[in-house]
Amino acid sequence: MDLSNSSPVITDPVAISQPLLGGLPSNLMQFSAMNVSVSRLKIEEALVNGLLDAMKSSSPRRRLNAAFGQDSSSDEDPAYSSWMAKCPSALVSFKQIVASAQGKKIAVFLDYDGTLSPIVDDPDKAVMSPVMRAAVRNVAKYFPTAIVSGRSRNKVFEFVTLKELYYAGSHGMDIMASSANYEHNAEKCKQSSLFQPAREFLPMIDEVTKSLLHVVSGIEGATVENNKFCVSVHYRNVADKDWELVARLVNEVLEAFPRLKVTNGRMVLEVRPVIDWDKGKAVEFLLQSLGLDDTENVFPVYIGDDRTDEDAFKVLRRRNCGYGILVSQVPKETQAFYSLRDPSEVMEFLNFLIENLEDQQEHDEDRGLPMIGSQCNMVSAGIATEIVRNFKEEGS
Ligand SMILES: O=P(O)(O)OC[C@H]1O[C@H](O[C@H]2O[C@H](CO)[C@@H](O)[C@H](O)[C@H]2O)[C@H](O)[C@@H](O)[C@@H]1O
Repeated sequence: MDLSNSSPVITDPVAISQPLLGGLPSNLMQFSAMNVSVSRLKIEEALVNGLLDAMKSSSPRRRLNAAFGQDSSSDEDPAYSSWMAKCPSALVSFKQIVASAQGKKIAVFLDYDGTLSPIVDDPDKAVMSPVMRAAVRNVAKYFPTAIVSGRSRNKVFEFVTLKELYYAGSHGMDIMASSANYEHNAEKCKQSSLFQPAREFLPMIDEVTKSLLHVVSGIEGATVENNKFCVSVHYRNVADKDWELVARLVNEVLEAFPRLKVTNGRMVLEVRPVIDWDKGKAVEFLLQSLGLDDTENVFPVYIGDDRTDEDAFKVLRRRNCGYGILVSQVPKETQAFYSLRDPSEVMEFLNFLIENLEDQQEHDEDRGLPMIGSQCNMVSAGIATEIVRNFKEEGS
């Protein structure tokens, strides 16, 4: 039986075949239908197990990486070395990256958590350091730069506080051009710069947030974060023994919301609308909207640390244009071409870009190529007609 389409929960088909670890907890009973049939229970159990398995596998511990062996972040470790051969350091390979970008306009896309700020226990304290902010600000002087985050757009802007960037919040479901561009080019930018493909889901997201807050309130360490068009259920601070309960409760709540699905990030379950839109689509949308979809002359670089960033890496691979860079200290299956270990290496990479490529970008400006930051290129969602048309057709 194909379970992948029978629930809002996206599960790993291999994990679904694993046996259930325990019985239904009493606090779930209010969400369970009466007289549930045995087969339905089995499906639910399988889904919970699939979700639990995804939670474990998406949250590798630094010193225990089941897929690649122990302590896989050491250069001497054969598993780590073999991964580095497939996904080399973007710092070590900087010259090759520069060579590939030669003569092209670079566009920079940055994830936030785990990329620009280190992962911390409290999501509200994931601040960006002043030196990182300075690096991003400098990058944005020369290259069109966008933040693509799972956070709400407002929240990520509060952390980054740079007006000259483009922001795509809620995993790309909330895209806005920079206010700086707006102020400087009021005449050119009369049309709306906001693109929110999941707008109709706002009431549903508020409703599911309330339900999730209610059910996890009894689990120590579990928190719920409303990211406007999606919701995060954090289990980083939950004891391992309670992870299954978190999976069960989220799964149970989503039974009432067939138009929502759950994916997993770094110790977080992300509840979001079942629409064909993700960070990859957001990157394509931004490239097209900004007049940067010329694959011959534009070189996008996307840096991110999470599973949700894989959608963007895939897009760049498919377009055979630019590179995805995965931020990770452990080997991971990825569509990225290069890797960086942590946010401090991300900052080093951004500073390298500025030091080595600013001259080239100035040269590009002389040749009349678009320089975002000095000119408003994102005029409206209508510009990215192809992507939006496709989205509407798939979503309708
Ligand atoms: O796309 P991103 O910008 O990477 O956002 C993804 C999620 O990031 C945040 O959670 C993660 O970082 C927290 C702070 O370091 C950490 O405590 C948590 O365990 C991580 O999953 C954010 O809080 C989520 O809402 C985002 O969806």
